[in-house]
Amino acid sequence: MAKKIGVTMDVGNDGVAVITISNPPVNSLASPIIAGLKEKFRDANQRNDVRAIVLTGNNGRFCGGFDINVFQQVHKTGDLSVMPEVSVDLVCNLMEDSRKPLVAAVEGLALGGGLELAMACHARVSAPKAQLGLPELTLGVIPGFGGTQRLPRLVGLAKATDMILLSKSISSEEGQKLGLIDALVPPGELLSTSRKWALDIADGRKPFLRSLHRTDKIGSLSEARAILKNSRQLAKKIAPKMPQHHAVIEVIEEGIVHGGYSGVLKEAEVFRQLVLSDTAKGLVHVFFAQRATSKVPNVTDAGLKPRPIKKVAVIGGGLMGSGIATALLLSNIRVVLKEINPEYLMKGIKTVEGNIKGLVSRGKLTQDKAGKALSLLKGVLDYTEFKDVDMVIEAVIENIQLKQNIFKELEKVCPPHCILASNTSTIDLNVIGEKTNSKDRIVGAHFFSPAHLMTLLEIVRSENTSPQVILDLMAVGKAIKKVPVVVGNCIGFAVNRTFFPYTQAAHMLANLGVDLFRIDSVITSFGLPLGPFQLGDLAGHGIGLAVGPIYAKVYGDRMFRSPLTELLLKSGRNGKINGRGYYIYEKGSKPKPDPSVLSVVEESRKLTNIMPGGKPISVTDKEIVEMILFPVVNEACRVLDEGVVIRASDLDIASVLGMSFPSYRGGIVFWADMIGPKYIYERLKEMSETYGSFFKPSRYLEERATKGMPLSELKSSRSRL
Ligand SMILES: CCCCCCCCCCC/C=C/C(=O)SCCNC(=O)CCNC(=O)[C@H](O)C(C)(C)COP(=O)(O)OP(=O)(O)OC[C@H]1O[C@@H](n2cnc3c(N)ncnc32)[C@H](O)[C@@H]1OP(=O)(O)O
Repeated sequence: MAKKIGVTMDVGNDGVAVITISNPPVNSLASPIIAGLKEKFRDANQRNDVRAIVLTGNNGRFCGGFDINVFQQVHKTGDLSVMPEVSVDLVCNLMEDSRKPLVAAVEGLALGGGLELAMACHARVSAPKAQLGLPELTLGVIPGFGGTQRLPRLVGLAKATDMILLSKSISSEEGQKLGLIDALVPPGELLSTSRKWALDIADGRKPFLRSLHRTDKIGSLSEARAILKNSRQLAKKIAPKMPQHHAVIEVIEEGIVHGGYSGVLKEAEVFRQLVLSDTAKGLVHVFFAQRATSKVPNVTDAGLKPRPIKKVAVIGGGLMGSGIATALLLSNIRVVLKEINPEYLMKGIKTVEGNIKGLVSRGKLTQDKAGKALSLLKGVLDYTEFKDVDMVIEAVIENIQLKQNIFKELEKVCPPHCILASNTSTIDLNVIGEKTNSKDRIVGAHFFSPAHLMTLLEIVRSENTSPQVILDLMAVGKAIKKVPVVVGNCIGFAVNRTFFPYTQAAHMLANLGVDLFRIDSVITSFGLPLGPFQLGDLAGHGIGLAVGPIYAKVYGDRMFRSPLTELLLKSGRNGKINGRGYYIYEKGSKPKPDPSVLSVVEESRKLTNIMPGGKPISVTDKEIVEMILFPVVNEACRVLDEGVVIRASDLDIASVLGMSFPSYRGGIVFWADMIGPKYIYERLKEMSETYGSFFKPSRYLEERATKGMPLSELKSSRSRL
């Protein structure tokens, strides 16, 4: 059925015109909607039978903001003319300065441009639990319909800057307390109360308030400047590299110093600059890329329905198992946690309790909810409880034989509908399920550590995994607030495979004589939260040593064999776990570079002996970024070529959520396409000539570079999905 898009106006006998936005699913402000709003407001203002106006949205949602597809269109074409000049024409002239009172009837959500329209009305009536916010900064832009000026005037400067900088939405209940919402009524009374409110304003029984002209919540200039100083510090702390966070404060300040109208004009000017920034391009790409992950051909379009998953067994109470159990419990799913002895079991349960208590102490969970979550956990030492579980997630150490034995056993003790998932990060699913007759229900559920906090869930399907099982796991993933990305089966799957050259390249650079702490610092300046050496410390070097041979077996031709990890372990450094790695870890203080590790690096350099003429190479920071991240792009190309992901943007999301690749760079493939495949190819070719085959450009990269095609444009016939 075609979507019904448009703006309607119904004028009642009471003289109230109800203007309704219809653009499913979120009533976003697409160009025809903006044109429709202009037309209807003009019409309502001119008609003699209209005394007052109510603005609302169809299907229980007021408005999800400006149509983000338009930003993407601007990014593709560079053509700003598709952006409407609305902040003055529609929002000030036709709406706020209208002689007829306007009331917003808000339900469901009013976000971005949606909330901005509501704030340009003369009052706002809302149903309970509506979501209100200005999340534009998450898209690399700032509010552009006057929101930077009106929100501070309605809720106060400190609260408004907080909401805008953190893109934090509030409920209509909180909105009422703050003065953003004038009345909170049950959904059934929303329209009638809004109509009455509008007529009350028209008849002078209620005040005719224009938000932009209000000054009562702004305070004195010196008070405002003090608040903005704090906001600048906050922006520097949370988003040092984001231009929009700093620009929005300047725009707010303009309105405080020179008045709201001047602020609106500056807002439009700054918006125009920001919408074309690389940051906006990256973040808008991530917005759509994330949503695209929910569309899996032959799974989500196959007419299947997810089956209910009420009870899950987690095997292994280590860091991963207890994190996975925590994530499930927090979403009210019953969990059976199995360990092999009482000591390990107790440790697992304690870790789950610690995870949950941590959330309470950070104010992220109420005591009540924590108690409820923990009541759903049962620790066990045998398989008796497995008889009625809907899913098992195995999270034991990366040992092929152990996993094979567990899956063989699971087949016997679990009901036939039960999904058999493994949290392996490296081992081939076909090998894990080799000794079973249940290959259609074996699937990878690869969580990232800490599993209760990291949002990525890689769902790994083998050629035998059934679409129903994939769909069920996607639904569980969403229920536990993860972003599921379905990927194909190969060593390392999408994320770990793409990023295995990250550490390798860092080791090569260190062995070539580059200071390892400088490498970490250059990479964090690029935008990753941890450089490769600190990341290694966090994961634990024992793990690095264990998975190395698994990768070497299949990708050995493009690996750099560094003795560094082994030497590190020999010197008693396992990373954060034992307080010493490349850095020193002390409770309560930030990791400190450990100068004594340099002797270990020296030993490694002697063994590899790759420094040209025995002297350290000299590289710029830009070269460090390229030598570390271009090999990652190169492996991403192979992942795309082999069809390990459905679409290139899935790998972008996986890199952002699984490896914390900076979202404002759009993900690994998007970033590479921004630089250009040709440049990356040529640089890798030069590097491989100087430093060897580790850098050799892949066939896919070479082809794209030669043909002038973006990496994201897939035309693979080799899909594993
Ligand atoms: C020349 C220059 C002149 C300068 C003048 C400036 C003029 C322009 C100024 C513009 C200023 C305003 C900017 C904005 O409003 S930006 C948008 C702000 N809004 C948001 O960021 C909200 C984004 N959406 C969400 O957070 C969620 O989608 C939402 C909470 C709304 C719903 O979540 P839910 O989980 O229910 O659903 P999904 O997220 O899966 O979304 C469902 C589908 O809807 C699509 N969607 C959602 N929001 C938008 C949107 N704002 N625009 C377009 N499409 C949207 C989403 O992509 C999903 O689509 P698919 O089903 O196809 O995947």
